[in-house]
Amino acid sequence: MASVIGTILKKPVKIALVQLLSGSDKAANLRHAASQVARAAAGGSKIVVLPECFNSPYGTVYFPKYAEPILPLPAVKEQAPSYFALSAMASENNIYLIGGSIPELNPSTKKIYNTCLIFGPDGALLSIHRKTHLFDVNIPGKVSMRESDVLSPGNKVTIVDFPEYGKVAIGICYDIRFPEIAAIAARKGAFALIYPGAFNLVTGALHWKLLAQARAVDNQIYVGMCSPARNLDSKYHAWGHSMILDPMAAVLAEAQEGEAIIESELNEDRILETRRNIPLETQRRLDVYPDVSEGQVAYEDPDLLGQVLN
Ligand SMILES: NC(=O)CC(=O)C(=O)O
Repeated sequence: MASVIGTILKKPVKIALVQLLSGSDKAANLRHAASQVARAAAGGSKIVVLPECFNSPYGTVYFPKYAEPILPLPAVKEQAPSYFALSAMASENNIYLIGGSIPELNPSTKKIYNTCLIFGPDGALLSIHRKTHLFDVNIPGKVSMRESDVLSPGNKVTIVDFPEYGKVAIGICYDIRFPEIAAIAARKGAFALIYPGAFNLVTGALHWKLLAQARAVDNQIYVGMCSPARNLDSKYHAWGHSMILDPMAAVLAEAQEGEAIIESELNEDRILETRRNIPLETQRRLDVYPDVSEGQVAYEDPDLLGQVLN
C-alpha cells in the first residue's frame, strides 16, 4: 500500500490565516492584505494564508474585470500588481505565503482562472494552484453560481514543498468537496491541507466545518480553511469562520465573520500520535478498492509545462 515514509513535518511551525475584509478597490485590497500579512508575520507565523479572491469581490461578473496575468509575467510590472505585491509580502516578512486566490488571465489563451500563488521567503513563486472544481451549483431560492460561465478549471493536484518544513497541499474552496485531492496529498506526505475559500451563508452554515473536519479525520493531517471576512456591502456574503484543525479534526482556532487573524502551531507529534492511535494507514484495504494516489495523477497543468516559476 502507499504509505508515508519518513518525516512529514521537519520542525514545528506557526501558521496564520488572515480573514481579510476586501472591497472593490484592488489597490486598496493589496495594501490592506500587505498590512495584515505583516501583522501575522510579526506574531511569529512562518506560513501565512490569505482568502479566496482577496483582491476582488467574489462573483462571475468580477473575474474578467479583475483578472491579471501571472505566467508569463508581463514586462510592465503594473499589469500584474497582485503577483508583485504577494512576492513582496513573502520576502519582506520572510515567510511562506499561500496567497489566497486572484482572478488570473492567461494572455495567450484568454482563459481566466481562479488561482492561488504560493511564494517562498525569498519572494520566489514556488507554485500555483488553479481552482480545479468550479462552483456550478443551484440551490433554488438560496444559492446559484456558475463559475464555469467565465472560469476555466485547473488540471492538477498541487502539493508544494516548503524545504524547511515539509509538503503542503492547496485546494480552493469547492475543491474541498472532492476528497480525492486530500487523500492523494496525505498519501504523498503532506502535513497540511490548505483551502482558501469563500463559502456562502447557506452552504457555509451546513458544510464548512463539516468538510474541514472530514478532510482532517480522513487524512489525519492539519487542515486550514481561510475565508474572506463577511462584507455586507458586497453582493456575495462570505461565511467567514476561517479555521485550523488538527489531525484528530479538533478545531484549534476559529474566526467569527469579521476580520481576524487566527494562528496555531503545527507539529509532527500530533500527526504521528493520531496515526499511531488510529492506524488507518496500515489498515487500508487496497486489495478491495483502488488507491487514488497511485497511477495517472496530474501534477502540472499542460499550459504550465516548461514555465520557470522562480
Ligand atoms: N464558493 C465555492 O467555491 C464553494 C462553496 O461555496 C460551496 O461549496 O458551498
